[in-house]
Amino acid sequence: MITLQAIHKSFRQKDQIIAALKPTDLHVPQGSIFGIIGSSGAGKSTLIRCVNLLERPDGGQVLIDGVDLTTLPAKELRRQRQQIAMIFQHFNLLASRTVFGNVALPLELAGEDKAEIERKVKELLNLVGLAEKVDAYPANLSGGQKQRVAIARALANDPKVLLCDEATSALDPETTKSILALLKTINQRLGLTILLITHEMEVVKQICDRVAIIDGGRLIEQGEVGPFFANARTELARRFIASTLHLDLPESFRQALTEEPGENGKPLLRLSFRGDSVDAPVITQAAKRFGIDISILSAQMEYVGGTKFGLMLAELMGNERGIEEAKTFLVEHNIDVEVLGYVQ
Ligand SMILES: Nc1ncnc2c1ncn2[C@@H]1O[C@H](COP(=O)(O)OP(=O)(O)OP(=O)(O)O)[C@@H](O)[C@H]1O
Repeated sequence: MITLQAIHKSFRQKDQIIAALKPTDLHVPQGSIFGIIGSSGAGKSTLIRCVNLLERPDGGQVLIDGVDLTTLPAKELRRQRQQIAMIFQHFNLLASRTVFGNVALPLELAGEDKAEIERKVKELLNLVGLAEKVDAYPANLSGGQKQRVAIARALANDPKVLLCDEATSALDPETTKSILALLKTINQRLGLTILLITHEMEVVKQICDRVAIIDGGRLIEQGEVGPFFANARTELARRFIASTLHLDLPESFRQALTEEPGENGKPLLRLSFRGDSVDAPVITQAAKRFGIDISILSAQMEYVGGTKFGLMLAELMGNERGIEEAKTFLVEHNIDVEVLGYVQ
């Protein structure tokens, strides 16, 4: 549905050229929800804004349903753009218009008659669960309600593609969940293709089918969400994945840890499981095979896209050689091992 071929974009800032987007290829299949994740300044906004030519790439092709937008004359581009809706972090509603007026605006601009506008706005507000707020002004709505209005407005022209620019970044976690659930419903009910950018892996985890990581203006890794969480190759991808797991040591325990093993220090490990390693009985095997004890302090396992992954905090006790061999054994079984410190 969306195909980017070798698009790139640089900005001039005083006497400096900033390559915000290096030559990039991307394919977003029809009906999918595709997430692009990256840190601040990675190039996410530049990339998504190139899709509807809000930002004109310096080169390359932007194909929507096979039509290259970069070659279209202004009038035809305006027509094609109606198929590509967009929602934003700060909603971009018109404060002087009611909810009805905001959702009606694209229909008025398209020259629809009054009765059709009434019908369509009502249908859209029902879809986003906001029918009772039809006469409210944006100032009297919560953040989540404002984003629902923005989604209804985005859908007014029956687009094929919805671009979401950090659409939940200004919302609290509960509201974020409800907006993401709404986007998933719309994706399934209307068959809408969704491309979103985010700096939060939770967003990807909750609704995306596919994900790509952007860093320094390049897509460095991408794939279906399940395999991606299970077998991420790059350090950055693994960091984003780890950010969705929350395993904290009790503060008293953390303070008692030492950096060096000393005479009798037992290592405290953070073990990251991915894919096959989650189901294999590697912990008990390591304990038996190398004659050590493994005490599990806490663990969290999750399912994403049908794949399990997880984190565990564990203390290894026994002779030094057995502990070292056990650590090597765990690494050989696709478990990332990090020594957090030593328990005396
Ligand atoms: N209009 C502009 N003029 C100059 N430099 C720009 C412009 N827009 C973006 N940049 C630069 O391009 C790079 C990528 O910016 P971009 O906004 O695409 O990143 P981002 O991943 O969306 O970041 P954030 O999450 O902070 O919004 C940054 O170094 C940014 O400073």
